Amino acid sequence: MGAGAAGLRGSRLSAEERANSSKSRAIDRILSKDHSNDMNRFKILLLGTSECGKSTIFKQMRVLHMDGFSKEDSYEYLSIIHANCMEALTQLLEACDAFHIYHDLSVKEDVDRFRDFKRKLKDPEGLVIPVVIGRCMDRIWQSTSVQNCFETRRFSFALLDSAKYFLDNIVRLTEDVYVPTAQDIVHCRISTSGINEIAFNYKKMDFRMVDVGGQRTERRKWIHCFDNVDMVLFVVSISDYDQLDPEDCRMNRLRQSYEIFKTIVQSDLFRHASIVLFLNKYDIFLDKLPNSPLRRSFSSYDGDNSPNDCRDYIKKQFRRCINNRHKFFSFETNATDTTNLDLVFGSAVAHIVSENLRSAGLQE
Ligand SMILES: Nc1nc2c(ncn2[C@@H]2O[C@H](COP(=O)(O)OP(=O)(O)OP(=O)(O)O)[C@@H](O)[C@H]2O)c(=O)[nH]1
Ligand SMILES: [Mg+2]
Repeated sequence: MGAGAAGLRGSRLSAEERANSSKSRAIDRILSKDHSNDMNRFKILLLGTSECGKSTIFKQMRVLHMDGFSKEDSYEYLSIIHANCMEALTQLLEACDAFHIYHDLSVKEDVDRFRDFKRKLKDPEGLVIPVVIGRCMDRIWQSTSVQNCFETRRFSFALLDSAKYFLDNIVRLTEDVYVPTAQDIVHCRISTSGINEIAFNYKKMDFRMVDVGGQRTERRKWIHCFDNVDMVLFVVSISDYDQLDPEDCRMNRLRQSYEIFKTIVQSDLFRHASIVLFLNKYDIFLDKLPNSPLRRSFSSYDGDNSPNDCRDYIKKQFRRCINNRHKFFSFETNATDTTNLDLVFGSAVAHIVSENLRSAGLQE
């Protein structure tokens, strides 16, 4: 009986009434969030493939909207930062060997000393680089051979994104009294396993942000975070356009991101959520393009190699999968730049709030 009556009522609704009824459902959804304790927060879910920059954004939110990192928390990052420094220099030295870039005799001595230190390391987990090795690493990094390798070959081999940042600062980072700064922490790389969550207040709104791991094994856990998501913040490393997926070397890394994005945004689970796309590592993308034209990796691209045209082409592919374009916003970002993230996050939130009010009929 109920179903029949509803069906009859439904058939008599005018277009305006239907629109009002959908407005009222939208308002109900907004209000119902206010009634349950844990849900009166705007939930943002960070998604994207490995190394695209999700945790960097997550850490920036702590810097911008929470108290940053306590001294104890900062110390937790010391070994990871030192491990990043070791890895970056090792990658550069291996590249020098591979590209037959030879070192001066004095640099060679430092390289031997660095390699010897690395070989004798007993506990890479609790790694602390001694001051003398820090100075030795600095001399190697400043050498003509390594600088030459970095300047001319850095996009031809796997190198940590923050290699330059860490090696430029290696003397400070290996001082006895060193405590990692917020910027050091933002630049450091450790892959996420499991699910991390923070809560903060911004512009009088309560936010919950959830960070997950992007590696293949971690993606299986994403489903546990899919409830009540208000905004999917999908992060793509746009500088991946010429790289292969390390977990499936037949697949272009940007295409892999695109396939995951498509599955997420077309899922019924997110039909009410806003979708924000961050085209991240835009700084690396700009540096890389002249060395690696987009057309070389995407043969269907027939524009010129200007950054704007290349970016628009990539953006268009992602935008094509979106059904409700009113709730989709995209931005170019450099997640390691706190000022840039502050501006972009503020802008994304303003767009989303305004669109939610508009779709609830509370704003023109
Ligand atoms: N230059 C540059 N480096 C970036 C940018 N965003 C992130 N990075 C660096 O990229 C590395 C990887 O970033 P993460 O935030 O750990 O990546 P993730 O998406 O959390 O990776 P998983 O946890 O494995 O899923 C870190 O060293 C960051 O400092 C960016 O926009 N520009
Ligand atoms: Mg992470």
